[in-house]
Amino acid sequence: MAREVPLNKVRNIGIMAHIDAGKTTTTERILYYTGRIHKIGETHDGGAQMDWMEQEQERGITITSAATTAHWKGYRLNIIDTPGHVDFTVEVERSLRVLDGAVSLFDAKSGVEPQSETVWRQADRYHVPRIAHINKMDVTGADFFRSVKTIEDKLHGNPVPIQIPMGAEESFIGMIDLVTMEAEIYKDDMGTEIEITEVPEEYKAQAEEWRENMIEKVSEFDEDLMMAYLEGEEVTQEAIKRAIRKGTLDVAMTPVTCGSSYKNKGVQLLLDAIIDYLPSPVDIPAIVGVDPDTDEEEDRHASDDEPFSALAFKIVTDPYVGKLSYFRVYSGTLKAGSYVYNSSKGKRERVGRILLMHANKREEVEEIYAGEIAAAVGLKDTSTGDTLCSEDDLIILENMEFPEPVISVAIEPKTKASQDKMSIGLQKLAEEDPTFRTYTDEETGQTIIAGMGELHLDIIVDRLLREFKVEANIGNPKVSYREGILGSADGEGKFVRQSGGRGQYGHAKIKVEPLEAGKGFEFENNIVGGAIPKEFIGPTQQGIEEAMQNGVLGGYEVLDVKVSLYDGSFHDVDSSEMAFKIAGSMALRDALSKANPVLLEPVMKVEIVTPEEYMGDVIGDINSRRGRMEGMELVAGAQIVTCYVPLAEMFGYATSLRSNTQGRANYSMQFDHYEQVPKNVSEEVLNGKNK
Ligand SMILES: Nc1nc2c(ncn2[C@@H]2O[C@H](COP(=O)(O)OP(=O)(O)OP(=O)(O)O)[C@@H](O)[C@H]2O)c(=O)[nH]1
Repeated sequence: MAREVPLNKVRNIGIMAHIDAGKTTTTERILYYTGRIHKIGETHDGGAQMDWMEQEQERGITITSAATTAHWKGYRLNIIDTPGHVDFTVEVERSLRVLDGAVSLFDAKSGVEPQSETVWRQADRYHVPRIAHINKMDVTGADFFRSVKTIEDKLHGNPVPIQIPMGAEESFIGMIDLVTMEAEIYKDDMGTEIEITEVPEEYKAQAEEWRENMIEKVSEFDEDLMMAYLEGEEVTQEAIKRAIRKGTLDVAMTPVTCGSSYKNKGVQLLLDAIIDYLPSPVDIPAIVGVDPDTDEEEDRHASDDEPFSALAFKIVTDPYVGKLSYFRVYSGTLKAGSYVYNSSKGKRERVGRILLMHANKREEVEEIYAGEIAAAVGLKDTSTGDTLCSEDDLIILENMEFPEPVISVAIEPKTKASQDKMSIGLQKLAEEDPTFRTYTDEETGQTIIAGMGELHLDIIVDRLLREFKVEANIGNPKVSYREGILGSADGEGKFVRQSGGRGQYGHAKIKVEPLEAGKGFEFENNIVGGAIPKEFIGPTQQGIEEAMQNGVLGGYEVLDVKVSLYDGSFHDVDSSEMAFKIAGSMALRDALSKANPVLLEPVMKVEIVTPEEYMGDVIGDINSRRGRMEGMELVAGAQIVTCYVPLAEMFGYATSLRSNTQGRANYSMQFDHYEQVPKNVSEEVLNGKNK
């Protein structure tokens, strides 16, 4: 079977937006106009197609990055849904990894809001070409030009309007395409009928001015256009489009469009802009990886003729087909029913069926090609972030990084009988979501779930009920503490049992040293002259690593420590792997307790937006929560306060902020780093735990 759509006519795009900018509505309209769904469902009555998980509909927020395939004018669009809530930044990051371009949605009333900056900056970091779409042109207070200005001022972007609106608020009737100089006028409020006309007289001067602005700005990206413009010659539409495309792909400018998705206005022109200006897989740089056999760097280009390589970016448990693995093909092709190699896990896997997920149906395909996004059924061992490749030509693509969970809570099923069902459900959810963990607390025997924030865990508990039919109670959320050391120290572990028969003998001496924050764990074997025989080094290291999970202060995982094994002894008959494992873990505990161990806590980066008059109270509150100010910025009459606050002090913050500011401020937070807990607080935490 040959490929249906040429590679240069594929667009893998995401729609990125701050909550409530209209992402769901816009996505839905796109699916409607691309002919894949036939009835327009409104998000506010819960009928939207992309929000297919029930609790998303109830909460009205979009969490999953399900990919949906649609077609427009002979092009294939794969739309990767990206969430707007900060608790899910990892979801945003993982979708940014696999998409080639994005539509950034803004609310015409407010333009750039503090929280939309996070998403924009992430896209900058990944060098993602974007179109900015100013939505909600019909709402009271909508102002296109002010919104464009906020992209310039707050995001330091280079927005270039390629359309201007006609009217605003309730008199918003359509837009003028500055490239073609045609007006799209909607004849009725709900945009069912369009008329394409010349630019109406009253907009002529304004349209000319903005067309001039556009040509001046984009001529920088195309020499011929620049010449024609400077010489005062006629500039062609093709030349303008070519220049906009070049500037957009270089991430040197952002074309700006507008509309009202809710009123069905501007969506078709947005779709045109997506195919005209956003990249196809061949426009993006080759993806880099390493050959696991040689450790040498290799790259793969978007071509059906290169060896197969793909990245699994989302695992979903589907009630009908079981485990679905969404993947992006970077190079080569893959047939349903064939084998692939999961190079991240070192396992061979059989791909059962390959599905293209449309908004309202699944299409089974025999083969999938370079540059495409699809879902596979049948991959057993593949998890999020894994590379899939040809068995004959191995590669591991740059892996995604996932933050450690910072908050945990004990969970128990309402009925004892559902304990097993709960465990299975949690296990499946953890497989889908690399930032979610579940484990058993060794001291209390309780099941613990850990994640990125309270909302994240709430959603897990909801899904447990809906998808696995397990009702569960949860305790109070707890901070995930860690332990570290401030100094270096030596430690010794000797495990000897010699009383009749065959005994046990293991003996290890180690040194521990603190590592820079974020470095994790390093192990060095410095044994010379066989003080510990080779075959017992591995078990000793294993014992040390296991003991790292269980610090000496409160049993928390130990971070950022380097361990060197330098001496020990053995017994010809009695030494065993088991004995060395125990000796290793005894040595680690001994060394840690002498190395000035400290408790570490997660510290969040918090951004608060408040009217100026409440600044004093807001800052006072942050100070009382052991917060540290980073900066303040006055933007459009509001203060944006950036600070670092320990997560432990952030419980109940929403309520406190509301009462301090009469509900006029809002905030967002994100995990930033682990930091040493002050002595007095540390004692409280440890006493609390040991009670
Ligand atoms: N007046 C008007 N309302 C709109 C427009 N687009 C979306 N809305 C409304 O704004 C609200 C939020 O829209 P959604 O599409 O759910 O926004 P979202 O960005 O997906 O929101 P989250 O999923 O919560 O991040 C809904 O009530 C929509 O009906 C628009 O162009 N004009």
